[in-house]
Amino acid sequence: MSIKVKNPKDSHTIMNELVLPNDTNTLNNLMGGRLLHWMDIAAAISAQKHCNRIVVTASVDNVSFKHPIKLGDVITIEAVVTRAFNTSVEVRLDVWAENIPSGSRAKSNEAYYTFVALDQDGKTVPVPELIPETVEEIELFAGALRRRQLRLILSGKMKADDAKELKALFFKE
Ligand SMILES: CCCCCCCCCCCCCCCC(=O)SCCNC(=O)CCNC(=O)[C@H](O)C(C)(C)COP(=O)(O)OP(=O)(O)OC[C@H]1O[C@@H](n2cnc3c(N)ncnc32)[C@H](O)[C@@H]1OP(=O)(O)O
Repeated sequence: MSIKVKNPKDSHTIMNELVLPNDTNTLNNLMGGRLLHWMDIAAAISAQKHCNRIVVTASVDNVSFKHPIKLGDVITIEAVVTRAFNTSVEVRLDVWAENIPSGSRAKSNEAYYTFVALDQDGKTVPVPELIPETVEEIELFAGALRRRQLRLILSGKMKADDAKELKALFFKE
């Protein structure tokens, strides 16, 4: 079966959530774990749109919480596949928190998740190629290779010596 080539817009996903009392801590702030869960779902939807397969989360890169998100805020999570490798894809997530009554809206998080496509037997399967189109998509595509090398080194799946593009950032020949 031939694998269709896809563009980032094919995986673009927007998910909204309303922060309810059960999502918050005693300071009425959204709990980090709840946000990570919502981000995982949005990223998985995006990865599935690219792969048209069952996908599993292989890794989550550094996620920092810039400021608290409050009870009653509306969360918008935007997800898009930045690069496809062999059986895995990198998904970028941008998160905004909006207080509708006051009209304030602020970016709260950015993150990269990696998903691996599996068949019905749980075996890894190749994913469609991704061709970036816009300047921003091309930049994210280029950076994805270095981010992949870093996360594979950190997870013990790649030797630092093999991370040519990542090393080039630090050592000029
Ligand atoms: C019955 C059906 C029901 C359907 C229902 C439908 C509903 C569907 C909705 C789903 C919506 C919710 C979706 C939530 C998604 C989860 O939360 S899934 C649950 C949490 N995740 C897991 O359980 C995954 C557990 N881990 C694994 O299964 C295996 O480690 C993996 C990820 C498949 C990788 O297996 P492996 O043997 O290490 O495979 P390996 O051949 O070495 O590597 C395969 C690829 O993984 C990459 N990889 C491996 N480790 C890493 C790492 N640490 N970092 C980055 N990449 C890595 C490799 O680089 C490689 O990529 P490519 O070079 O091929 O592109």
